[in-house]
Amino acid sequence: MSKQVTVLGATGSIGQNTLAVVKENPELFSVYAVTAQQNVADMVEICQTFKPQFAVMTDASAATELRARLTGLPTEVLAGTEAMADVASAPEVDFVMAAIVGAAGLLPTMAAVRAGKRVLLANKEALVMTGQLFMDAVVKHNAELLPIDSEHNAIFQCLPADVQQQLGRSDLAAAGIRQIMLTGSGGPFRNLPLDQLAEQTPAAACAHPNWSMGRKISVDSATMLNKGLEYIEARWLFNCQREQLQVVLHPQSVIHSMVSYTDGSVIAQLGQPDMRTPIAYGMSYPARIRSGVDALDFMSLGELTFAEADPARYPCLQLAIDACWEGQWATTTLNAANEVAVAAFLDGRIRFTDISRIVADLLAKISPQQLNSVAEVLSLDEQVRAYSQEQVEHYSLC
Ligand SMILES: NC(=O)C1=CN([C@@H]2O[C@H](COP(=O)(O)OP(=O)(O)OC[C@H]3O[C@@H](n4cnc5c(N)ncnc54)[C@H](OP(=O)(O)O)[C@@H]3O)[C@@H](O)[C@H]2O)C=CC1
Ligand SMILES: CC(=O)[C@@H](O)[C@H](O)COP(=O)(O)O
Ligand SMILES: [Mn+2]
Repeated sequence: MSKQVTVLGATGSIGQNTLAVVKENPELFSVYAVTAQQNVADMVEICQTFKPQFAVMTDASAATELRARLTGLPTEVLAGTEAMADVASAPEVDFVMAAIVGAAGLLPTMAAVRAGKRVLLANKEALVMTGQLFMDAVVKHNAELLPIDSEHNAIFQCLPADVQQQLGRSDLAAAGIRQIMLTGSGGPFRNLPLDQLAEQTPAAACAHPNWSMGRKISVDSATMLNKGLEYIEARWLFNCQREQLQVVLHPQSVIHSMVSYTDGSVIAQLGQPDMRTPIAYGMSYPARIRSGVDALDFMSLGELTFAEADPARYPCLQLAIDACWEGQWATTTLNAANEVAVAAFLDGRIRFTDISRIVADLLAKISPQQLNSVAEVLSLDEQVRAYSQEQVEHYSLC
């Protein structure tokens, strides 16, 4: 029997790569539902190819347009966030790819967790926003969480089986693990003179040297706030203490991350910078399947280099690391402020260097507070977005 998959964020970079892995293994998977915000053209093509039972659009008018363009197909078109949660938690679904970008992914992803699904987590913002609440929900509802973010998927692959199976609950030191090393490319501005950072355009920031990704995560890679989000993500996924987590600059993105053991061994996962590999791993775990990605050719690799990230070039990285150990309010604040700032930068309203200023401003403005539920997280998220918009006005170029 083939596994039924719901793809949240099917029109995005991760969504399309997930569908490519489905296509590579038609005997193993079928698509139950796909979701998007408003990209009707890609949804038409996806529905014609994969014939899912449901297609959900956040936007009601986009849903109406999609419905009109799918006449004759078996796909039922729905609208809204609640419908996304429904197709993520339906009893027929074997696993859910959580690949909506940003906070918008939290509720449908949580719905999949609460329904006890296998959840393939690409949407790192959901975990950054909710941390312990998310990990507790995984345990409470007996969900199976598999990291898809390339670094976390790499780390997962380098862990002992018992640590994999107790994800987020093992004592790393007791398992013989000294440190988890997250690699990061440094993005497109790694070698740019610092005084040119302010004038960089959205197109330049989105031109990642190694990976082809959506626009928001591409800007996050350029500021290295992506690595900051990943640091927080790793803290929760692998139950790390501060001294057990390190970021290593590795411009080639060939080593996707490493685990250092007490006996001096370091286990790394290597591969092409192609998300079909971690996605296929998550879809078939613990077996291995075809992903369509070629093996690394070591004879033509060239040199692999490593360095420390320069805090003057990447202030967002340290903001995120500090927020990680401050508390949930800080990582929720960091994420919301960053989402607003990145959207404003992509709209041409603020400079590249204003992103870190807005994140720092918000972390200084918001008072430390306990967040005891997803509702409280969402309330703080909303408050931070409102203040961040004010800061966007303050730095605005127009
Ligand atoms: N791309 C990559 O290689 C990697 C991505 N990730 C993470 O995966 C997630 C997705 O990234 P990526 O695929 O690059 O992003 P994209 O921007 O390419 O795609 C985002 C997807 O989310 C949908 N979406 C956007 N806003 C909403 C909303 N408000 N409600 C519902 N759906 C929405 C989009 O729909 P529409 O097309 O209609 O706008 C689209 O399907 C992010 O969290 C990212 O950090 C992690 C590791 C690697
Ligand atoms: C593919 C993936 O997982 C991205 O998160 C990637 O890590 C971005 O590259 P950076 O290392 O530049 O952040
Ligand atoms: Mn990553």
